[in-house]
Amino acid sequence: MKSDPTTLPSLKSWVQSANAPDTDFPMQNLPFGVFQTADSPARVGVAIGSEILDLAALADVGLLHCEPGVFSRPRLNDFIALGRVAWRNVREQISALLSESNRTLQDDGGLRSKALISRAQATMLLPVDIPGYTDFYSSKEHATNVGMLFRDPQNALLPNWSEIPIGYNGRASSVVVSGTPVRRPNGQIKLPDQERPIFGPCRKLDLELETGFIVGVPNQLGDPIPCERAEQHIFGMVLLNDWSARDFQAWEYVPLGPFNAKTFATTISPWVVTMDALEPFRTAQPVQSPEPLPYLRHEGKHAFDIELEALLKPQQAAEPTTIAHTNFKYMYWSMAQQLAHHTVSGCNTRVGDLMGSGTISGPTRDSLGSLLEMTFNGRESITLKTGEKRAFIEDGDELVLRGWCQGEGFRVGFGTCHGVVLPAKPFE
Ligand SMILES: O=C(O)/C=C/C(=O)CC(=O)CC(=O)O
Ligand SMILES: [Ca+2]
Ligand SMILES: [Mg+2]
Repeated sequence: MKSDPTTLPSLKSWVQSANAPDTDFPMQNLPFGVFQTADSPARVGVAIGSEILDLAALADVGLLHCEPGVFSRPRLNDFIALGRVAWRNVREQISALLSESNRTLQDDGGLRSKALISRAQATMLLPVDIPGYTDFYSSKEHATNVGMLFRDPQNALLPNWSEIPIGYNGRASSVVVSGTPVRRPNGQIKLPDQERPIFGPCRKLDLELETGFIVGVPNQLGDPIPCERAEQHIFGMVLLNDWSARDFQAWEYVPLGPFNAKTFATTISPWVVTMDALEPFRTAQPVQSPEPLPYLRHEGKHAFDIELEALLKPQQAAEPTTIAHTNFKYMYWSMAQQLAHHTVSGCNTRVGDLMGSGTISGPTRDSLGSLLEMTFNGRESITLKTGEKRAFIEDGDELVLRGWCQGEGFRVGFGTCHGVVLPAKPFE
């Protein structure tokens, strides 16, 4: 019998924390990441409940079969490059080893203590070497809101928006893993009452609540990826915060788009959730009108039902405040359409390329993916649980993104994507 990769044999694990209904990392998930501990170098692991399964340790003792060495590297790229058959095969082997009925690891205390590491003891690293980073702009609600604030409220959505999955080439070098502090950038700010710009620390620092996908199967230069097959090129998804300096952005973006407003940091979550884990949460995307050009058409359902939250925690606060709750399924353009459009010119992609969804805003006041939208570009403020008010992010604030697909009695979660903002560097 050929096994279906999305319905794995047993969904109960002998790792008890994986069976809790509110864990992000049950048997249905099995996301890949790169971690290190105080006494071992960086290597590949899979999150299971409150633990990490060390794939390098399992491969070393012959319990996990794959290309030699791929799990002992400080990045997922070499494993990802093996392709979809290998991803699924490894996922099935891991699922079998963790399954309640499998005694191999469960009954071998020595091996278990080597191969199962508490997540609390591990430091997560950037999961992939990212050769290129592209950021899209695929939420109609977000694009309409930004159009109103930056341009013309009467013609908020530009005419090209409903024809093209708009994007720009971002900066891969400054993509950092969750937990990395983010320094407030210095740059040019054009104040309305002055003729020339001033230079100094950003005064309108913002978050962008996004997801990102990782390219798993690359295409060659000159060889576009057809929309119908584009999902097969995706390894998995992460949470992504595209930190944005709104004051720099408003001044610099005409005519070539954002530059320093977006280059100083982009934070991603450490666990890459595979497309096989997300498969049960596939759903329809919004109706597209006008009908996209033929190269952007695909049959069936291409959105995913992923609940998303953004939280803000001031430095001294005991608890964070949830500032947004939205869903990936609101996105107008699918990941497949983004990838088809990106490569239709013949542009090649590489293993590990990161593609940001664009800020994910929903239809309501509490589902906006940026402070720019929540506060009408700083004209209003939001009130936090502590009573403090925010128009934009202040030094010491921690921003946290969360995401999960809700199943019956379990969730396929992304963990968190967080970062604390540090004061700007004094500039000589
Ligand atoms: O409308 C604009 O001028 C720019 C909007 C953005 O902030 C660009 C961006 O990062 C795209 C997105 O996250 O949706
Ligand atoms: Ca963005
Ligand atoms: Mg960015």
